[in-house]
Order: sequence, then structure tokens, then C-alpha cells
Amino acid sequence: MTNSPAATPDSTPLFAVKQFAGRRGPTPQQDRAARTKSQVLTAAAELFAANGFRHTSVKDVAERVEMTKGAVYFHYPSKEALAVAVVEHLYAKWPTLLADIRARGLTALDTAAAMLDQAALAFRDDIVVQAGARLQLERPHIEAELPPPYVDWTLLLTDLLADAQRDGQIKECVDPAAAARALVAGFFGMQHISDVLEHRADIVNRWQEVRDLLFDAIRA
Ligand SMILES: CCC[C@@H]1OCC(CO)=C1C(=O)O
Repeated sequence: MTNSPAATPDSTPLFAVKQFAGRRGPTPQQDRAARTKSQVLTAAAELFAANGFRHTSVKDVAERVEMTKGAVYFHYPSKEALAVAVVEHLYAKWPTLLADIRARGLTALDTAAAMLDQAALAFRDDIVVQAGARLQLERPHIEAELPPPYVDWTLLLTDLLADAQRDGQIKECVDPAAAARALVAGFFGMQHISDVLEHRADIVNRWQEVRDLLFDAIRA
């Protein structure tokens, strides 16, 4: 026990709490917990991407990060919760990407193309994106409410293509919503074929083929 002023229930000296209470950032303990949670999520993504949901156990995740199962359960109460978190982290990447691209001041049509170009790189390089895509395919085997796939991309591209049409960038005869659905379907199918045949090593070239064909078809 400390001899300093009255300690808090967990024996942390009150003044220490006061120091931390005034801090803007997290405490060292909170920092450590956040880092551990991130390590667990990354390990789960690596295993889900490589082996799929059914052939991954919480034990596998714990062993990968050299923690006990209990320590993993402290952060994620089930394997299903890990799957939901991975898919949520996948979708959380796109608003940040959109903000970065919008900061470039591109036209609406070029913003749509740049978003999908960057998404292709993310599917090639980001294990959370790769794991999220595989989990979405395995939805029927995951007893949890995963975020709906494809919807957000379709809404975003519909808005961007409507703006592009208003700006005279795409043909008047094009239905922005239909074109958005075609782009999402084209991208989804392209990245899946690239994954199956080449583990996404050729995704950039495959996406450029699809992109050039579809964007040329709608461009004014
Ligand atoms: C950008 C096209 C849609 C995208 O492609 C793979 C995948 C994974 O489920 C997607 C999604 O859920 O939005």
C-alpha cells in the first residue's frame, strides 16, 4: 500500500489519478490495452484471411499473439465479435480514404476513380481488408450481425456519378445508380478473381482493365 494521500480502491495514489484526471490523452494502462486490442485484431485478421472463419479459433488467435484465451476474451467476447470487429475496421477505412482524396480537389468523376484505385491497393496490401472481404463471403457461417456489404460503396459512387453528370462529365443517358452498381459489381468480381487466381498480386492491372472499360463507357 502506498503511504501517500488516500489511495483509490485499486491502490493508485489519488494524486496520480489527479495527474491523469487532468490529462487529455489516455493513461499508460489505457494505451497498453488499446495496443493489445489492436494486436489481437490484427492476428485475427491474419488468421481469418488465411484460413477463414470456421477454421480459426480463439485459441489460434491467442497463440498468435502469445496471450491466454482469457486475455483475448477480455477484449473480444467471442470469435464472432472478432469477425464483426474486422469487418467494421474494413469499412471504417473508406471514409478516411474519401476525406484524403476529397482534399485533392479532384472532379467528382476523378474522385470516384481515385477511390476505387486506392481500394484496389488496399485489397492488395491491407490484411484487414482482405480478411473482411473473406468474412463477408462467409456470412452464412457467422452467427453475428455483420455490416451489410457493397451498400456504402454503391451509395457513395451513385452520389459521385450524379455530381459528375450534373457537371457534364458523364453522358446524360447514364443512370448514376445503375452505373454505380456496375462499378461495384465489376470491382467486387475483379478483386475476387484476382484473389482466387493470383492472391491479388495482379489486382491493380485487373482493376485498370475494368476501370478503363466502365469509365470510358459512361464518360461524356
Ligand atoms: C468496392 C466494391 C465492393 C467491395 O468489394 C469487396 C467487398 C467485400 O465485401 C466490398 C464491399 O463489401 O463493399
